[in-house]
Amino acid sequence: MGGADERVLIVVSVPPERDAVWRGLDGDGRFDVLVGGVGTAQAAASTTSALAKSGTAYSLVICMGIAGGFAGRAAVGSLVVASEIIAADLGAETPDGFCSIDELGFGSARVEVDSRLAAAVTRSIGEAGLPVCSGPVLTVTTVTGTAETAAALEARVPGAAAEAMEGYGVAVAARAHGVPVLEIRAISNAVGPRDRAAWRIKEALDALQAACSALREVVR
Ligand SMILES: O=C(O)c1cccc(C(=O)CC[C@H]2O[C@@H](n3cnc4c(=O)[nH]cnc43)[C@H](O)[C@@H]2O)c1
Repeated sequence: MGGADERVLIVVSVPPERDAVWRGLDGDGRFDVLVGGVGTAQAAASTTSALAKSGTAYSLVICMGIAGGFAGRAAVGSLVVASEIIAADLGAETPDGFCSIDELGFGSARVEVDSRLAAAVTRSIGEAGLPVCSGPVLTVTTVTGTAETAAALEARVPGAAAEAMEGYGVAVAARAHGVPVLEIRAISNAVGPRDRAAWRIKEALDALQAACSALREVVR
């Protein structure tokens, strides 16, 4: 990141995420924070419309929010910086298993992140003393609710660190505008059997806030 008039667009899903991000940014005027809605379609439409607004030149788009963490990869309260953003259920079910849109020949379910910036953000979050890892972040249409689905997703995307519902939409919109993208997630729950009472949303929002302070050190 460089020039003085460059701006960063952060897209979250819901107002509590926006509030946590704002607290972490501490009034830093280089960032705009957009509540883009839940799910890929809402997120893509909101991001596209923000990027298309004349007069705002964004040099980076970041999808942020809470997420589910895969066991052994990302614990509740920790942070994940996406190494890749993958629409994990975008494809076809066949008698031989899941077939991605890549295999079907309809484009790609994967969007690359700005890997240099992702590494710098991961380092900065780690240096701030926060638990963080880097790995593929899956975008799903349905929150995983069984151990079987969690295992299927891990088999489909080895090393998957987290799942959420917006990253791919935000990333496709950013790519269409030629703007680099990152996804940063704070883990509120484990991916697996549904137990909404076990979601640690406050802990995740606190982690999200802390990650934003670290982010300010990188985006200069
Ligand atoms: O109830 C609240 O206070 C509250 C505060 C902040 C966020 C929420 C949400 O429910 C946001 C929905 C959002 O969460 C992501 N998410 C979180 N865990 C998972 C998961 O295991 N699988 C998929 N998505 C997950 C997702 O991106 C949704 O947009 C509530």
